Amino acid sequence: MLIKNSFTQTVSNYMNRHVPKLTDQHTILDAVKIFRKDKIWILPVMDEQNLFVGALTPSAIFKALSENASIDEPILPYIIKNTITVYETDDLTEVRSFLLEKQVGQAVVLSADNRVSGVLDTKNIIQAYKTRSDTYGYSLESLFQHMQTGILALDYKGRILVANHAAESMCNIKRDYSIGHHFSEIFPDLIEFKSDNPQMTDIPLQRITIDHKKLLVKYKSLSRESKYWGGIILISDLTDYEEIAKELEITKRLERTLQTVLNTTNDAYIVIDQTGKIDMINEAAMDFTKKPKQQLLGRSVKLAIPEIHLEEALNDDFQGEKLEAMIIEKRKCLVQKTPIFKDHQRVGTIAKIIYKDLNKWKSVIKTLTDLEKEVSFYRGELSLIGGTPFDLDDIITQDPELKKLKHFARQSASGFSNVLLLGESGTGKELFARGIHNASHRTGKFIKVNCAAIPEELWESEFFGYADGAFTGAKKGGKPGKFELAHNGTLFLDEIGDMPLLMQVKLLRVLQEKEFERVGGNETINVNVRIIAATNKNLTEMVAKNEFREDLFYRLNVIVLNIPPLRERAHDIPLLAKSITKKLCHLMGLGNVHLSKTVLMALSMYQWPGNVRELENAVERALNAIESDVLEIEHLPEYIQKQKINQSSEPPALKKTNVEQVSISDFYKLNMDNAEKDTITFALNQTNGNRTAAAKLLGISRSQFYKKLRKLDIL
Ligand SMILES: Nc1ncnc2c1ncn2[C@@H]1O[C@H](COP(=O)(O)OP(=O)(O)OP(=O)(O)O)[C@@H](O)[C@H]1O
Repeated sequence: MLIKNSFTQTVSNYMNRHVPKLTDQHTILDAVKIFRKDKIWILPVMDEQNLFVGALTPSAIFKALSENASIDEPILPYIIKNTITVYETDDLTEVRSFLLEKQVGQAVVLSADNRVSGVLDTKNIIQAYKTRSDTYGYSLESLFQHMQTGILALDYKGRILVANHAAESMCNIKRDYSIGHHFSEIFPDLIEFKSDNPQMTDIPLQRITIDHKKLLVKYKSLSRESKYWGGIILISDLTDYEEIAKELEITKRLERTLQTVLNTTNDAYIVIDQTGKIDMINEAAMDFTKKPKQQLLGRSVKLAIPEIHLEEALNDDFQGEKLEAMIIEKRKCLVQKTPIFKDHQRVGTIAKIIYKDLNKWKSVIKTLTDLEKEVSFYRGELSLIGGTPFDLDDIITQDPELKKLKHFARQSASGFSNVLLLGESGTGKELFARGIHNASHRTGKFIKVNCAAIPEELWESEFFGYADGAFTGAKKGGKPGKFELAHNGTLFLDEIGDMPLLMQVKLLRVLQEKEFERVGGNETINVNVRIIAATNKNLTEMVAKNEFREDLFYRLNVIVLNIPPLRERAHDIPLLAKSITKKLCHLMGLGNVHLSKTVLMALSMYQWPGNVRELENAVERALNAIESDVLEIEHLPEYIQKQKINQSSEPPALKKTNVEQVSISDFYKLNMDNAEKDTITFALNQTNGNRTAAAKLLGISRSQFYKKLRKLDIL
């Protein structure tokens, strides 16, 4: 259809337009001259307005001359009036049929207004057909050459007439070599072609191998008007398909194995794709949701199991790997969501739902919590024995806010007022407490009590001590409590927000009366103790909810130091990191270890939910991994190396501009090139070497990024 339409031609494309103007006043001699000169076998005769009058043919002239007409006579009497005419716009194929039908070889061509446009003869039609057949031929040839199926055309003796590119490449043959050769030279396994006998019948699909290529070959015999003249061989290359099939088979096998493994576990597993549709589930998941496979697989998890909120884990800011307690389908469970990545893109999420034997888990978690409490308690006890005195100067900072707090703490240290230290865990509350005590010049000891770590039954005896024989197993002579031990010194009540209400009442009484009795004793003991309390809880909120006594709160809330979290003073991070490294290296006997600029940058970027304590732990872990005297980014815990950085916001360390010695600005000011290099290396590390993503992370164009790589020689 396409080919046919593309060959639709009109008479105007092929007619002869160079026809001399002949009127009825021209002589027979004029006409003869034109016939001789222009080799035209029909001459249109027209009037003054070029309107068609009739035509003159050589046979009309012969007829006139044979009737003794003079050659100087006008042609008028010999003009043929009923000449065959066609129009310029007529379809050439139809005109050809029309001329055949009329048994004439030429016609006068007229325009729509019956003026003479030219003549059309058999030569013109042949030319048109030749052009058409050339175009057909060219189209078929390129179609043939560009087909993916290999094709070899054979003559009736099985000799190759023509081969397309696909056949040449599949059979590894050269055109010059193959043409004229017998097909069996290329396909010796195709027995049918071995003889010189014509292969009159088709050969169905056969698999053969040539040069490790797996081919599918089929022979189609060709004949016209029941005369056999050859055939074509059609070849398909199966090598790639077989590879794909093999991979598919492996994938299927892996999927079966994975499914079997998943089905053997007690926990429910649900896997979703990036659109939130459930991709895979195990039997436990069906058991847990009480839904059959059909209601889960392929369905949106949001609709199938709405309570799990698994689709939220597809968001970029999802950190993952947290165990959450949930109630799904009215059943208590623990859910762990883990994102699945492919080429640094989130492509899905796995949810592991623990819902069987939850009591076992509960007891494990309780044991862990108890152990933690115990460790914390004994740590507190240890600090009593060998605690080093802390000076407020040991608090490292260049943050104006924290500097002010240090100054204020020093000023209030010598007073008697109680101090309340507020701040997230690990921000340095204890450091402040010890520093205040040290600066207070109080003669007594610094005694720490971790209120969250005291077992309930020990509260009273811990605080007030016990008298001789107070209870079975009591130490002979009794034991002093923390209040007695802190006499003339400082009692640091850490985690005060965890103190039970009953104990709060008792504490308040001592704070008011400054006296108490030991448990089981009746002697009144007077003490001079300064209380420093600390908490990471919101005491105001607790008071409002009656979880903390208001009167005690106001007693403690005299001097309040609100210590900012580390992420709000990120410019302290490099300073702290260097100091911690120095301290730990000394303890670990490591000599001098330097932190690379990339490490300082990564540490500065991190949010530090566990504050300085978390920083200490991260540096300690990293120092255990180093082999030289430089701590590099790969030594840092993975979650810091691969932290999720909000591309739109600047790094936390850059947020405050009013500090004189900002660490990140150190990088830039001290050595622009080095800082740039480190930043780029860091970005590349973040993106696992993906340069486009790294450029995006840095907020610069790809071309700028590549320019910098070249400039800084990072290739
Ligand atoms: N500004 C600082 N300079 C040096 N070391 C610090 C600083 N802040 C905290 N640290 C160190 O961080 C660790 C945690 O500090 P600290 O125990 O005082 O925090 P905290 O707020 O009392 O924590 P929690 O509330 O969990 O008891 C300690 O080892 C401490 O020495």
